[in-house]
Amino acid sequence: MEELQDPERGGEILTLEVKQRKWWISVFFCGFLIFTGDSLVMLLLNFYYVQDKRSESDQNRQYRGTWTQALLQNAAFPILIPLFFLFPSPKQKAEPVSSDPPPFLRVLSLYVSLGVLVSVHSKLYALAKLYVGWGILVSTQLILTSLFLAFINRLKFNRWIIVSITFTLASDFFGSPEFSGAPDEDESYTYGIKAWLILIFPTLAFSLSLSLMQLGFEKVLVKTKRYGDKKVFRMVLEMQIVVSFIAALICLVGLFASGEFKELNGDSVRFKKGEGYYGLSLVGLAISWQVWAVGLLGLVLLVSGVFADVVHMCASPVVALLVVLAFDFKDDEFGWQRRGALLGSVLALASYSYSLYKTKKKDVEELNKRELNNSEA
Ligand SMILES: Nc1nc2[nH]cnc2c(=O)[nH]1
Repeated sequence: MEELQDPERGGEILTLEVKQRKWWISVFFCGFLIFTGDSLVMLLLNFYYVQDKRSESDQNRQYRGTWTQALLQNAAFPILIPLFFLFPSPKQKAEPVSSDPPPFLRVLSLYVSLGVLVSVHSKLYALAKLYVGWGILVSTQLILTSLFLAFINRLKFNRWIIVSITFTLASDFFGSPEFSGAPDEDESYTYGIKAWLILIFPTLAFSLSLSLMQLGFEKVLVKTKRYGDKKVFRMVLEMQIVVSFIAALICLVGLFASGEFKELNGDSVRFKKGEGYYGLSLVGLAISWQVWAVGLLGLVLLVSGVFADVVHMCASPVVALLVVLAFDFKDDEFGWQRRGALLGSVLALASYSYSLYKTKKKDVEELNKRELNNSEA
């Protein structure tokens, strides 16, 4: 009641509440981008591998094409450039803090390290997905992300976040979608030491990149004060454009150095629906990856790398359902395990959201208390 008697105090609380409402809308929007990107990528990948007649090829060829996939994951960054200029840029603070090394070098080394990490996880992700063990190992990615965020970013975990992580792990394990690119099983390929390294490295690189992105937003980009001293959405677009550019360059070098570029012509000719659809599926994949990445980076900026990974992994049962509806794969159905996984995803997201709700509510209560103390003093 009291805040109504003091218009200035009521105004501050109102401003905080409006800010928080905008924040929730942004979080929902980024989550939606991740779900959309994850779904489109998996639908188009399945389409690509079915049309590519992989299962009719010899085993060696079934494991090829991964530089192309890695390049696609990063190549469509130019579509974000107009958006970058559309987003408002808050005023630069007059005098950037003097730091050693200079801000430009720090930003550059951040983007180069992220570009390298992203190219590594894109290439190895494309390869690891072809191995039988990936379905088992991908869940551990969230554990690694949590460890990196806890030790490097000092993220605090409460019981709701831990419950959310547990549900996410179960949901991803039981709800993963069918992937038509998986080659015919060959134990020498799938269970050797090389296979395990191929499975472990992309999860390590992906988790580490989430941690480094969060660190980059908080400790590098905000501190350069190019966008005032706040976290703004323009940072997401800037980071995504520059990091994707560097990662795409590395993947392009990989594509040529490995000789894989020579296979592109054969791939397009072999495509069952013809070269037009081949081109369209590649363009669609490249754009879908950018949609996914903007959502992911957005959640890293707004909440944390762990939340971004939780949302990404919670999309699995939804993607599995869409794949069941869109394709007629043998033995692929939305049975009780996947229904349970879908429920697990809902509970995981609800649990993390409740933790965020409590934090935001505490911020309002603290402001209320502070203002009350000030007015009594
Ligand atoms: N390692 C890894 N790379 C990815 N690229 C896109 N999604 C993923 C993922 O879940 N793990």
